[in-house]
Amino acid sequence: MEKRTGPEIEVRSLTIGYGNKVVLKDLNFQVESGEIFCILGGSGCGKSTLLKHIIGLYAPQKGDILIQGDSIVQADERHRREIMRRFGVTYQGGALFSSMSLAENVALPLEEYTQLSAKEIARTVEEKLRLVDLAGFGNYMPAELSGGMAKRAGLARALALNPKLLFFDEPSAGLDPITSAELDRLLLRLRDQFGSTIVVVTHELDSVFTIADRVIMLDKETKSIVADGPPVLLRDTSPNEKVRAFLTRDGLKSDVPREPQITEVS
Ligand SMILES: Nc1ncnc2c1ncn2[C@@H]1O[C@H](COP(=O)(O)OP(=O)(O)OP(=O)(O)O)[C@@H](O)[C@H]1O
Repeated sequence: MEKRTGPEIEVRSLTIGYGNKVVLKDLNFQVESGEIFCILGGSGCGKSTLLKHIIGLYAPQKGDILIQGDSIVQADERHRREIMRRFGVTYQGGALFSSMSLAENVALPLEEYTQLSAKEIARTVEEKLRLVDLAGFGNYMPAELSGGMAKRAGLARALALNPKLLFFDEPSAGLDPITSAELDRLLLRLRDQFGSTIVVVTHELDSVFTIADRVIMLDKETKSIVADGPPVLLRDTSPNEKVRAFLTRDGLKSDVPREPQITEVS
């Protein structure tokens, strides 16, 4: 494949919302290849809304989003699907199909999008399950998994087509600190071993300071990005008091509700 330079994601003058309601306006940022990029901000500021637009689920009110140089906004339906196939998405709770085994869940994108034989699919499924430390669990049903295992299984499915770009919605939500730290290590391994670019929406500051190369912080009041940079640098030197407060425990207590425990898999 020809080598491409330039950012993995480029967001240009982006305004998004629902109907006439504007949630975020005139956003501009880039995600560089091989970085872990976290989207932060208080409850209801639009983190999930932004993620859903970047992955092509919603059309923006204004502006453009380029994925590996191609506009997912301007693309016709066929091209949009082709762009969507280049990345993996892991949702809260893993979002596994409950009537299918883990192996069947991970095999799904391979059956849908590739011409691989059943044997090759089985081999790939095994490889992906091993990658997320779930070797030997292929025959388990989602209901038999813990929250952390379900998220790792969701990640295995997102990795099935070997995407260079991964999106992760709230990886740590509902996980105990040890399980959450294991997931962080897994994301770092994906970045370091495979050069994956990973975009994470998260509330968990511990995780942010462990994994993020760069963050943006969204603000509900101004509907804009109030910080863009490495998290430690922003915490220590941002001229915006709100940003510094958010990136310390004080900000967390007042602004962000704790997520409820997720134990079931949908
Ligand atoms: N489908 C929808 N239709 C209309 N408004 C919506 C919809 N989804 C979200 N919103 C609104 O958009 C705003 C941003 O919501 P969003 O879920 O993106 O925020 P968030 O930062 O991800 O929040 P949280 O951290 O609580 O998950 C909120 O005011 C929310 O009520």
